[in-house]
Amino acid sequence: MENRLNYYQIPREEWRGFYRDQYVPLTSQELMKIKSLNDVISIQDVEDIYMPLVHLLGMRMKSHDQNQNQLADFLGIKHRKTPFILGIAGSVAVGKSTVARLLRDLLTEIFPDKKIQQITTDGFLYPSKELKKRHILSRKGFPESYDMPALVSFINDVKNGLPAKAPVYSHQSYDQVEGEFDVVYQPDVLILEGINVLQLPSNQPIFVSDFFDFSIYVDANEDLIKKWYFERFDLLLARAKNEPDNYYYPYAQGDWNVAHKMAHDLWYDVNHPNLHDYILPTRNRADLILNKGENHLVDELLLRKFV
Ligand SMILES: Nc1ncnc2c1ncn2[C@@H]1O[C@H](COP(=O)(O)OP(=O)(O)O)[C@@H](O)[C@H]1O
Ligand SMILES: CC(C)(COP(=O)(O)O)[C@@H](O)C(=O)NCCC(=O)O
Repeated sequence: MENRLNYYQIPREEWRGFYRDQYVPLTSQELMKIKSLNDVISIQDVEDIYMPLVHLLGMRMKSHDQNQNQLADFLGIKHRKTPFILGIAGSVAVGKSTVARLLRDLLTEIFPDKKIQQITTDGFLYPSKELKKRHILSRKGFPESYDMPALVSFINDVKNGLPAKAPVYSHQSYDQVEGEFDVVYQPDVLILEGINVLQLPSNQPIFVSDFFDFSIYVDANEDLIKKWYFERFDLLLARAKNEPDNYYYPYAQGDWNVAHKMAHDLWYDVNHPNLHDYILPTRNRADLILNKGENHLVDELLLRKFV
């Protein structure tokens, strides 16, 4: 383990040994269940990377509850369960939602009495018609394309134990789904994943990350991220082939070289500048940076030294 300014730099081989003697590993049946829910994930990564992470999160959840109770005692008010909010940031297509889903399933398995919910900030993108009205359709994913006040108000409601509704985004329709919401109500843990969760918009008095109890930045070399973006694009195209309502249907029916050119342009005109100007600068605000290499395998972790 190396000491870097503000972070411990931990290679995979060292991380996998952490906390090992203090928890019971998942049985092969439990591992198969996790694999069936997350078919792309490597079982080796579940054991070596994500299980120690879940146990670290368990410790942080415990201290979060203790801190909240201490504060209530100090103020002389009733103890109230406050959700633990876990933020997951990183580039478009780096694997944030896959990590979020996996952590949700692992936390549910390890802490069966806790209610774990997961939301993506994609739903807080303005609908396409609003983006068009604002002349920012080509800025999708950039800070101005999100309804950040609505996102902050959502997370504030969750923290305060109120029922909160998150709009739903569909990669298939490439737009917000009208009238569809995910309802979050008094979870023990909420996992909030999105490219923008660690951003600090200058026109806002309060930020999404002010509500976080732990945050993760999923990182990888841009050539790999780009490759994963193109692979996902092909999956979206393949799925769209027989779905006339799908946004990608006309591209899937036509010449795939044309579609690939579009994906290439979207990466270089939109996602690449967004990554460098607005997403990467938030990396060093995370409590943990997960570094992924080939085949999405985690090769190194950076854990914030001071909690
Ligand atoms: N650990 C993983 N193993 C294999 N494939 C993965 C893994 N994580 C993500 N992927 C794939 O990479 C692509 C991008 O992942 P996704 O979770 O959609 O990214 P994001 O939410 O950051 O946009 C998807 O096609 C997904 O299936
Ligand atoms: C909706 C998104 C901003 C969110 O990113 P993701 O969930 O993939 O991390 C992104 O997928 C996107 O649509 N970017 C705009 C350019 C493009 O079509 O790739």
